[in-house]
Amino acid sequence: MNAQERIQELADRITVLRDAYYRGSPLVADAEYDAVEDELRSLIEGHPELTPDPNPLDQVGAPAVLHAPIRHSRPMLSLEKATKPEQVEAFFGRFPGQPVVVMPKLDGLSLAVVYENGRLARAVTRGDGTTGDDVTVLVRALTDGIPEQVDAPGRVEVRGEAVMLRSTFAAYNTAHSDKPLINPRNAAAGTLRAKDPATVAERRLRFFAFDLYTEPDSAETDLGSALHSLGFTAADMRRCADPAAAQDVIGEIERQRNDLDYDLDGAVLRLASRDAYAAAGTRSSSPRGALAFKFAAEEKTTVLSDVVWDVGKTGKIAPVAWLEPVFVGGTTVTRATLANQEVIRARGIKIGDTVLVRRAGDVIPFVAGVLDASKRTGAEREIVPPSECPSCGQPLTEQGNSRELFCTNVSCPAQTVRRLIHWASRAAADIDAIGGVWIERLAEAGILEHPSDFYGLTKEKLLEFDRIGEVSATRMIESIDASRSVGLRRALIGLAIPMASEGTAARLCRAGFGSLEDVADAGVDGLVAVEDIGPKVAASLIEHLTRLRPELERLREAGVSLDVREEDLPPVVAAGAPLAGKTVVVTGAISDPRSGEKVPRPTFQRLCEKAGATTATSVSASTDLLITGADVGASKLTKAEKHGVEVVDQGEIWQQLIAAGIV
Ligand SMILES: NC(=O)c1ccc[n+]([C@@H]2O[C@H](COP(=O)([O-])OP(=O)(O)OC[C@H]3O[C@@H](n4cnc5c(N)ncnc54)[C@H](O)[C@@H]3O)[C@@H](O)[C@H]2O)c1
Ligand SMILES: [Zn+2]
Repeated sequence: MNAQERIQELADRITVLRDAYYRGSPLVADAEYDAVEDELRSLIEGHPELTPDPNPLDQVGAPAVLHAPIRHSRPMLSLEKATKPEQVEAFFGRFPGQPVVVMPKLDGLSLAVVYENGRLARAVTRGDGTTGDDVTVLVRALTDGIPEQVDAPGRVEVRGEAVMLRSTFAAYNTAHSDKPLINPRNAAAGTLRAKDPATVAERRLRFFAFDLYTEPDSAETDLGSALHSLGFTAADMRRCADPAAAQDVIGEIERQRNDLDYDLDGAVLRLASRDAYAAAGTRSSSPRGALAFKFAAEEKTTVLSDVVWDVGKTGKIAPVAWLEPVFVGGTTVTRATLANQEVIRARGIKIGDTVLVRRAGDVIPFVAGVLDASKRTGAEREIVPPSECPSCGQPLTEQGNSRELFCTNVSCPAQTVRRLIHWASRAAADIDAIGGVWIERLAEAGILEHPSDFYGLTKEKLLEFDRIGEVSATRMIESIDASRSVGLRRALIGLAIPMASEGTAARLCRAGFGSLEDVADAGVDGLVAVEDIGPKVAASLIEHLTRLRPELERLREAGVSLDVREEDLPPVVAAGAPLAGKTVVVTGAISDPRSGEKVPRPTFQRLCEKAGATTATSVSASTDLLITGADVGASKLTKAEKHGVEVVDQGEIWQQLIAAGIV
C-alpha cells in the first residue's frame, strides 16, 4: 500500500472510531485510537502534499447527534499532545518570560458553562467544537461544583471538565453489579446523554474549571484566582518558572495519579495569564498557549484467550482471565481478574472476545468489559463456571449476590498450599527464604500441611530435595526460626480467617487481647464489643479459631509466639507528650534527621501516637496538624489551607520527639 492509500485508510478509520466513541460505545481503547492518530500525523508530516481533505486531525470531537444544538461563542478545541521533555522545553521556548501553570488533565468530558448577568444560563458539551449539546437540565440536576449564580456582571463563560469521581463510580458499580459502568469517563459522558435526570440520579458528576472568558473583561488576569473568586473549584494549578520545574510537577502529578479520586490521563501546561493565553491564539484544532503531556495508558484492549478458575486461601474459586500479553499501566499484563460469575454475566464476556483491560497503580489488572461485541466471529466460547473444585473435585457452594463459588473442603490441596504461602507472606510470619514454588513442592511431598509444620522442618530434611543446597537450607531454617516471634496480630493475619482483615487483627490487639487463645475464648459477644468488629466478623473468628484450636496448640509447642507484641499495643503516651490531644496527618517521605535514614510512615505515625497524637490518613476540618516530609503532593497542602490546618515540617516534630525522649 502506498502512503496515499494508507493516509486515506487511517483518516477513514479515525472518522469511524470517533463516531463510535462520541456516541458512547468506543471500538478500541484510547491508547489504540491515539496510535492511529499518531501514525496519520507522522505520515502527513512526511508527505504534506497528501494531507487529506477534510483532515480529521484538524477536527475536534465528532458531529454528535445533537438534541439541542448550541453554537459556541468561540470554538472548544482539543490540545496539542506531548510525551517528551523536549516538547515541554519547546513550549517554554515559545513564550519567553511568561509564567506557566501545570495542572492535571482530568479524564472526563468538557463543558462550557455560561452565566448571564450573574445567573447560570446554560451548560453545553463540546460536540464538534463549534456546536455542542445543551445539557443544562442534566448538569443542574447532577453536577456538583457549578454554582447557580456568580458575582460578576455581563457574560461569563467557564470551561472545565465534568468527571465522575472514582468513589462515585465504585459505589455505583457495587449497587448495580448487574449493569456496571465500564470506566468513569464513559460513565460521565453517558450520564450527560440521559433523556431524564431521574434515571441517572446516582451518577453524580463533579466539575473542575480550567478556562474562563468574561465580557466585559474582568480585572483579574490570573486564571486560577479568577476562577476561584467566582466560586469554582479549579483544576490544581501550579506555577512553574522553567521547563525543569514543569517536568517536576508533571512527574509529581503522575506519581499522585492513583491516590486521587478522579482519573487523569496527563498534565496540561498553560500560560498562567489569561491575557497572554488569549494573545497566543489558536491553530486549527488546538490553542497555542497550552500543551497536554500524556501519561502511559491505564486501559488497553486485548484478546481473552482463556479463563482459569483459581482456588484461593479461603476456598474462594475465582475466575482468572488469561490474556494475550498487553502493555498497560506500565507493565506487560497476561492475567487479570474477572471477579466472579456475576461480573462475567453482567459484562457479557466470552472467551475469544476483545476485552478492555484496566490497570491503575497497584490495583490488580481487571477486565472492564467487552469492546464491540458486534465484531464477534461466532468462535467465542461461553465462560462456564466449574461445578466442582478444580483442585480436590468436591462440590462447590455459592455465596452472596455475586454468587461467589467456594470449596468448603478444609483439606483441599490447593487451599492448603495457598494458606501455607499466606502464612509465610510478609504481612504474616514473613518466612521470606521459602518462596511459593518451594512451599508447593514441600506440600506435594507431604511434609507441609499446616503452618505449624514449618517449625518441624530441619536442614537435613530440606537437603533431601535435589535443588536445595547447604546455603539455601540454612537460610530457610533461619528464616523459619525468626518467624517464631510472629505474635498475635500477624499470626491472625497468617491464619487467613474469612472476613477478618488486617485491620481486624490490629484492632483486637489495641482492644487489649493478650493472645490468640484469648481471642478464641472471648465469644462473639466479647468480640463485637471491640470497635468496628461486627457480628459477622466475630462469628467467623470464633468459628475458625475453634476449628484451629489444635493448630494453635501445635504452634505453641513449636515455640511460636501467639501473644500480643509491644508494637501492636495501644501506645503508652509519654509524660509531657508534645502532641497530646492533637489529630495529625503525616504526608511525604519521612526520614530520621539524625541518621538521614528513611523511616516508614507507619513507624513515624506510631512515634506521633506515643507523643499523644491521634493519627488520621486524610486532611479534614478536624485535623490539627499536617506534618510534611519530602516530596509533598500539592493536593494535601491545598486541603490543609482550605481547612485552616497548621502545616509543620517533619524536622520540627523530630526535635520534639527527641526532646521528649520518645526516640
Ligand atoms: N477510544 C476511541 O475510539 C477514541 C476515539 C476518539 C477519541 N478518543 C479519546 O478522546 C480523547 C480525544 O480528545 P481530544 O482530542 O480533545 O484530546 P484530549 O481530550 O486528550 O484533550 C483535550 C481535552 O482535555 C480536557 N482537559 C482536561 N483537563 C484539562 C485542563 N486542565 N486544561 C485543558 N483541558 C483539559 C478538555 O476536555 C479538552 O477538551 C483522547 O483521549 C482520545 O484517546 C478515543
Ligand atoms: Zn477444593
